[in-house]
Amino acid sequence: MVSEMGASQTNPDFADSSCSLSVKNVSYTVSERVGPWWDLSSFRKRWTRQILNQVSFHVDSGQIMGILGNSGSGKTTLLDAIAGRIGNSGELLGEVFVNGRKLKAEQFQDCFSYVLQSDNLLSYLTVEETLTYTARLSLRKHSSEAIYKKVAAVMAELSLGHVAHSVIGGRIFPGISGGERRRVSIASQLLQDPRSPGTVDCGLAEATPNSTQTSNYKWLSSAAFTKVILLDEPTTGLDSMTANQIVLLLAELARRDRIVIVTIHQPRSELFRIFNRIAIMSRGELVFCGQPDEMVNFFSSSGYECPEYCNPFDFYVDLTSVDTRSSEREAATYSRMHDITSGYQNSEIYENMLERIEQSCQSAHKPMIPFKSKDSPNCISKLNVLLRRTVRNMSRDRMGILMRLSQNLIYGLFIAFFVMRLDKDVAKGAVQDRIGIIYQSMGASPYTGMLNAVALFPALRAIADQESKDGLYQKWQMFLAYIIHILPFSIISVFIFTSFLYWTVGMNPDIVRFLCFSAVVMVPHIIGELLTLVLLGVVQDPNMVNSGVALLNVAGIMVGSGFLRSFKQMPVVFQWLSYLTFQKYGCELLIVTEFYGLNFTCTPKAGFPESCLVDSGNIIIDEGYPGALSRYTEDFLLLYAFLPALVILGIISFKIRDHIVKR
Ligand SMILES: Nc1ncnc2c1ncn2[C@@H]1O[C@H](COP(=O)(O)OP(=O)(O)OP(=O)(O)O)[C@@H](O)[C@H]1O
Repeated sequence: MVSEMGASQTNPDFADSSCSLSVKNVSYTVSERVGPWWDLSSFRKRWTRQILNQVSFHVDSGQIMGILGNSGSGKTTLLDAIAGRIGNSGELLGEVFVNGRKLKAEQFQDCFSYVLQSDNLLSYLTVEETLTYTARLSLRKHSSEAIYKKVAAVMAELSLGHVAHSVIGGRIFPGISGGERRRVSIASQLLQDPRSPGTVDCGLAEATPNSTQTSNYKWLSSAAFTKVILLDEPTTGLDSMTANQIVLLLAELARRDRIVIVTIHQPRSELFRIFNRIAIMSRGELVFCGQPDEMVNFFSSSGYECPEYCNPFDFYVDLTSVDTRSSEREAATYSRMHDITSGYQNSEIYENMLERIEQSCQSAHKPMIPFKSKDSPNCISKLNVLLRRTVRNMSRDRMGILMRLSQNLIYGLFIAFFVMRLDKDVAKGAVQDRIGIIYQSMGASPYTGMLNAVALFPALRAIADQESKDGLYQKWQMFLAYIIHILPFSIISVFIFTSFLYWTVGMNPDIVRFLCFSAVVMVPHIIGELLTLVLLGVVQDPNMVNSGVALLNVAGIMVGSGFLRSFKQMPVVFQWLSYLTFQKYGCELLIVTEFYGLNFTCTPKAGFPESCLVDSGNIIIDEGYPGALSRYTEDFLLLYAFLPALVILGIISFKIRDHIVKR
């Protein structure tokens, strides 16, 4: 009976802050193609698949509910449906009530904290930094001291104090353990609470004699504002002891006036009585939902007594799962599952649950829905926090920084080694070598930018996907923070490259021309990175983005440079297309920068008097790029205009991403 009572009943201090969650007849259907695309006849046909079927349950604050079920039974989809994060590919029916009030579409995000199956955390930040940045992103009007206290309180609550200054770690370097990482993810969710420890009603705190306890209770009272926490398989991948600890911790969080709903695989049997409610799903149906004692009684009275020394979780899940190994087994196990579901729906447990849903919906005095984040910082502050977080994380990635700064230089070494020293003699390649260097500088620098974005951005994108669903910020803000943080790296990296290449091979020895050369080469490098980011907004697979940017770059240099085919010779359609390429403006600028006013010598080759027809760089400009000299400023402006244009495209692309990323 104790487990049936919410903390509001067990602890009078929480009486007026109790909360309830009711899920009523939630169904989700998707329409799928019957066969694969290569089997056209079945591909043309569609069938409707029921992922969730009329799921209803009710939970009160102070309770932890475990959702069990075999793989593919619909546990994650149910959490997504409750949290309002389900994709728009199917049809969702049913209602979700918090405190008896039906949630409107825009209220879901602010009502639930949702810890996903995978931890999306920045590898180079410490636990404390990770949580502090989350707090800064979600809380406004909080002094640094208040945020510090709040982070300390959450770390204490989740037993993270001992790893506060340890880095999270990643695939290539060690950090905190998997269980600790899970706890950091849970802590990040708890922090999205607008009230600070010092600003809450502390009746409970005053009643507590010990000062340390006082501050903790103050916090608990405020943390109770984060009412509903959904966790998708928080114990997956952890050893059984750590998994146990996580569940016990979640039960403790629930006891502090929260509702905790957790999907779980194979919990240990001693956790059976830890859960206040246990739900079993199979084929999208809620086969059973009730207290542990009710569960034992229900299955025993249905003729399925759990044998002694057998894990009840395993036993009941096996009993209700559909075995698809053969059609006979499938029919038999499906029929058993169906009988159990019908038995449950005709039971008193089910009736009581429906009654509680009705009671909470009809209650005349409905408390307000507890929202978690109504007090978030403004756009500029968020951008500022995101930028600082990104810079701090990236600045600790030694290899990443080295790669960024040296990749262009390494490429420059390669060119310099190949060309050695430019000659003034036309017969010795004075024109050809210079055009070659310009071609390589324009053509290759987008690739280095692209490589950076593909290597570094997808991890940030995954974090932005999750945090934007938590309502911390919008995806395009992370994109903007990323591009602001790359600018100094790009400038320094290109400058190192041009400083080395320009003077080593002996290009036009004039400081202003060198600066112009550097300023031009900088743009394709940044464009390469920006274009990759734009595509990463709408294309999930970085390899596809890689190929796309590479192809666009090849096409651009072919049409825009005028090196492969002169503009005069090109079909009109390509001439027009060339105006859309940044390579057109960049190559024209580099040609003028290098060739204008340059005089050549020539040692005629025997029998080839025409090998000395070109005696000055101006001829190259007039022949290949007529009027380029007068367009110099215009070309610069047009080249640089690609940068803001791509930033705008990126913002649009990440706004589109909001609609295409489902989970
Ligand atoms: N939008 C969708 N379109 C098609 N099928 C879907 C969609 N969403 C979920 N499904 C299918 O519904 C079933 C249930 O998926 P879900 O991820 O909810 O299962 P689960 O119980 O969480 O499984 P696991 O324990 O393995 O994570 C799966 O077969 C999945 O492929």
